[in-house]
Amino acid sequence: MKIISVAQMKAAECYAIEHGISALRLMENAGTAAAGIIAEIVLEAFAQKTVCAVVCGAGNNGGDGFVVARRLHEAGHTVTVVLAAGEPRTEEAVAMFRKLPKGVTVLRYTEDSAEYGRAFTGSSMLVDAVFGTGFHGEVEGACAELFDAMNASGRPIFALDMPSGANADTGETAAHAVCAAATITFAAAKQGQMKAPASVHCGRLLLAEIGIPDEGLPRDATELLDRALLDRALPVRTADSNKGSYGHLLCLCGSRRYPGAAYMSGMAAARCGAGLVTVGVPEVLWGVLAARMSEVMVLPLPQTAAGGLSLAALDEVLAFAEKCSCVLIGCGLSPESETAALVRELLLRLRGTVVLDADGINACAGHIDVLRASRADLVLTPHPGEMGRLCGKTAAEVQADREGCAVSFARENGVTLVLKGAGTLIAAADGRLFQNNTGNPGLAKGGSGDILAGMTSGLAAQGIDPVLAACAAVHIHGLAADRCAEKQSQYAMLPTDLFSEIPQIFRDLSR
Ligand SMILES: NC(=O)C1=CN([C@@H]2O[C@H](COP(=O)(O)OP(=O)(O)OC[C@H]3O[C@@H](n4cnc5c(N)ncnc54)[C@H](O)[C@@H]3O)[C@@H](O)[C@H]2O)[C@H](O)CC1
Ligand SMILES: [K+]
Repeated sequence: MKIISVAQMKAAECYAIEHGISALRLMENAGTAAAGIIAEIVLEAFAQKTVCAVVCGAGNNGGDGFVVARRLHEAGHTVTVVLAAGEPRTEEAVAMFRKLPKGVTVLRYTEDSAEYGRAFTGSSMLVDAVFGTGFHGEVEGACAELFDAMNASGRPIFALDMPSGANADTGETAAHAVCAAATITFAAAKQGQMKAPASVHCGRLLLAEIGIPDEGLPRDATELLDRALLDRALPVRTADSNKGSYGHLLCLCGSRRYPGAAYMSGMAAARCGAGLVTVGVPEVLWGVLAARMSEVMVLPLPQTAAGGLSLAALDEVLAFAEKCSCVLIGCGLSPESETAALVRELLLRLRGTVVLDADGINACAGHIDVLRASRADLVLTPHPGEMGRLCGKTAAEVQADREGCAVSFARENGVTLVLKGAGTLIAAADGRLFQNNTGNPGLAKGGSGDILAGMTSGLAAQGIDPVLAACAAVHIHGLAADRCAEKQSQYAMLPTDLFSEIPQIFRDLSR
């Protein structure tokens, strides 16, 4: 799904209306789609009809809420509407309010909080339809009290379009802002939903199409990684396929100081379906890794005195790479100048897809000409510090303009650039920009990057377009991390714990 601003959303609404889809129809579509999503989740969770309270504002978000209330009532649920900000004000909201069935109870906010408090605690779930994209500033008075009661009710809250009290452009949240279990956003994700704290208040972000034509949305908008993109990226494994159908990845990773990087990147690639994976490592690591990995093959290579890959490995690597569909360079390589020289020489000589991570990226700092001269299809996966070293900025400067740094670097150097961090960005050389909203601070540990690089390479080795391979890897990496955080906490989870979550994610994708 695309990520757009409030102004772009308004323009899209105008486009739809100019093309014969009325604002009332858009509201009907929004409320009906949202009710369908809620009913599906609720039935799965409660396996029965439920009681729900729909808290409505006076604007069009409230109008959506009236449609949701009607649709849930028609589906057999017991529905109460709470008017949080007095009578509906907009033409569409008034129209939808008048269409509320008699069976829907309407509570007008009064000083008597006991009445609507009972509506909340007597419900299985709540719908937040007070403020959407029209919110700005602070939450005061009745809304502050209502939102506090909603948040304190312990009931799951489904927010329509935005959690009320969160700014749809900036991602700022006012005090008392609603904390939703899920946010059903209309037509496209909103920029504010990608930024903390609003991204946290949103909970799970779900998209509801409301009938706005694609051409009504900005063509060059950033795309949010989602299930639909994974379905696009991941090939179905046909019955007559064999391991040769899924490529051969060579991982040039690891050094005496960092043997685990070779293990983590190699195993991550294998877990993502690559047909064959070989880790090319300094020969000192051969025994350690051969003992630790069965599926992943180990190619011992000439090493430096310090236990890193030596320039003497160049010809052997080039020969081996001839039969590979992707080469990953960098995880745990160590910053030795001889190893860095080997990396640059390989970038000038290799063809096909090459994923560059960690010390592979650092080897290019001050040698951007090598990236530009390379005839490989390059995917770089820097964290902000490595990105800063690449483009002569501090990590703080990179963080201050993540999109600008990623898009300009990818375009100027003709590479795919994965800028890691909260809301990882994937910038393609042709200007496309993707953003991820899975993952959590539990990933802030050594090894997480090795696994992401291995996943990216493992998917690219299967012939998946490198941009889509990077998008899929980033999204799945984050989904696995979210499962680990749920089970083991962000403190205790380890990067290698992701290996036990990745299979379930692929199973859910029924690949
Ligand atoms: N754009 C579309 O294609 C569609 C949008 N729909 C829904 O409409 C809302 C946006 O509706 P809008 O009337 O512009 O504003 P809200 O309903 O979000 O807010 C209501 C009202 O609240 C006032 N307000 C703003 N800030 C505050 C504050 N801090 N305190 C008190 N009151 C505040 C302001 O006057 C707003 O007008 C969008 O999110 C969708 O849910 C359509 O229904 C579907 C198509
Ligand atoms: K809302």
